[in-house]
Amino acid sequence: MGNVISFRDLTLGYDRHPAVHHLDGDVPEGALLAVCGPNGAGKSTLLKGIAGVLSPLAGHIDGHVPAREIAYLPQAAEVDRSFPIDVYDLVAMGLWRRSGLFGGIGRADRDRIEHAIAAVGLEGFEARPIGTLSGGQMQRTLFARLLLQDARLILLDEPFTALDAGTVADLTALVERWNGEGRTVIAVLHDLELVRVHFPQTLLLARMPVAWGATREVLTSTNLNEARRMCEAWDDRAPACAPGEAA
Ligand SMILES: Nc1ncnc2c1ncn2[C@@H]1O[C@H](COP(=O)(O)OP(=O)(O)OP(=O)(O)O)[C@@H](O)[C@H]1O
Repeated sequence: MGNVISFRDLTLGYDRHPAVHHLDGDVPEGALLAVCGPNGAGKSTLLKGIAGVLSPLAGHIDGHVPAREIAYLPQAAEVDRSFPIDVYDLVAMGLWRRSGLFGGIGRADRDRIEHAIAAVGLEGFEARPIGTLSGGQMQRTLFARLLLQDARLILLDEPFTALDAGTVADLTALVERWNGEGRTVIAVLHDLELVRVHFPQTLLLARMPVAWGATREVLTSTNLNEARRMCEAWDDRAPACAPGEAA
């Protein structure tokens, strides 16, 4: 199996100021990769770069899967809950790539939607406006939509933050199911115990990569202290350096 995504001396940032710097590496197809690091380490920025929401300031990201095969779940705070849509229709949006915006939804699609809603334990919530859902119910709804997207590469930004243990267990099981189906999952996570149990590979980021490899070798106290130190020492106003130049 090949790589789904490759980073080549990648710099991502905002207004010419780097937020992720000098990242090199490959994510093999079928990986279950956690991205960890302190607040402000550049984790969300990296996911945005992979999702194509943010263009590199320098270096590049070589994507080996078409954009329509990538599913991206942003942080809960970035999801607009005031949008007037109910659970059923939000989940059904997962089929858009297949059925098209104005394509009809047939019996088979309705079965898929109902199945996805049941798989996340939300039967009976179909007609609920998303603005009335609890945080955990909203996250289950978004996971049901991901189920229908049928993507090869799934990007999750802090998918389990502020969820109770039962919801985390249910959604983690879905992540493992996706991975078992051969899909690649990259998730930004703060719960290092959860990472140690469920994610075989970890990228530890502190604007620059601190370590990337087997989780047990990456999440050591030495590396975690180094990540904290690097983030604290980072100058947010520093400009992007020229390609190949070490900052
Ligand atoms: N839209 C933006 N405009 C300007 N700067 C931004 C923007 N988004 C993020 N940043 C900055 O980029 C840096 C990295 O932020 P990012 O959100 O990627 O970190 P993170 O590792 O995901 O943090 P956290 O764990 O707190 O969510 C931070 O200094 C942040 O202030």
